[in-house]
Amino acid sequence: MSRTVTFVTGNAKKVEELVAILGSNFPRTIVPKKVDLPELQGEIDDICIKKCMEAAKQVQGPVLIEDTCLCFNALKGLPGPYIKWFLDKLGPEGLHTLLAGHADKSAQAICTFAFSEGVGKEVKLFQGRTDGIVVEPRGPRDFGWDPCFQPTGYDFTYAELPKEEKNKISHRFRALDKLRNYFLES
Ligand SMILES: O=c1nc[nH]c2c1ncn2[C@H]1C[C@H](O)[C@@H](COP(=O)(O)OP(=O)(O)OP(=O)(O)O)O1
Ligand SMILES: [Mg+2]
Repeated sequence: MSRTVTFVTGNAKKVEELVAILGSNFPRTIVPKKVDLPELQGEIDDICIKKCMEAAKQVQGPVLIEDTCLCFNALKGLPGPYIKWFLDKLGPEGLHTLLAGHADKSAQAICTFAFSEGVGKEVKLFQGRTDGIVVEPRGPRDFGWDPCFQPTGYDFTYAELPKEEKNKISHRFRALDKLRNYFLES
């Protein structure tokens, strides 16, 4: 079994956070590989399983992928896995405006990692969720919808929080914590 796991993603910010969160406390060496995998449609778990199988095909070895959703409760979970296109077209302001007609601003950030030892091998999922509200954007613009997501219990948006604070409570941290426990136990 290869000790190396390739983290396939087109998003350098995801790599930055994974490295900051896992540190050296992980039994396998994770090597990032920049590939833009297809943006699939459907339910989160199915998207992640298919995305992981596609990554395994490209890498021909152990792979890790993740897919991140931002789900607005007033919109029955949308944009969900389609958040990338909504963010690209509307920006963080537009995401906030989407909820203008709704009193309920609550949202859930969901990160799902998928791991497989390779083509034809089982795909394992590790999901983390963080609740919050969608607000008028505040803070630096260097990562996606961070400026308009304010986690529950905080007066700061993800973007305003120091990175190490975000990385203690984020959807990505919670998913990676499960992934790490799985690898440390198996
Ligand atoms: O913690 C986050 N804070 C703010 N924004 C975030 C976060 N995590 C992902 N994002 C953005 C990136 C993309 O606009 C969308 C997810 O789409 P998603 O397909 O998972 O990401 P991606 O296409 O950039 O990278 P990948 O190549 O791994 O699929 O939300
Ligand atoms: Mg993507």
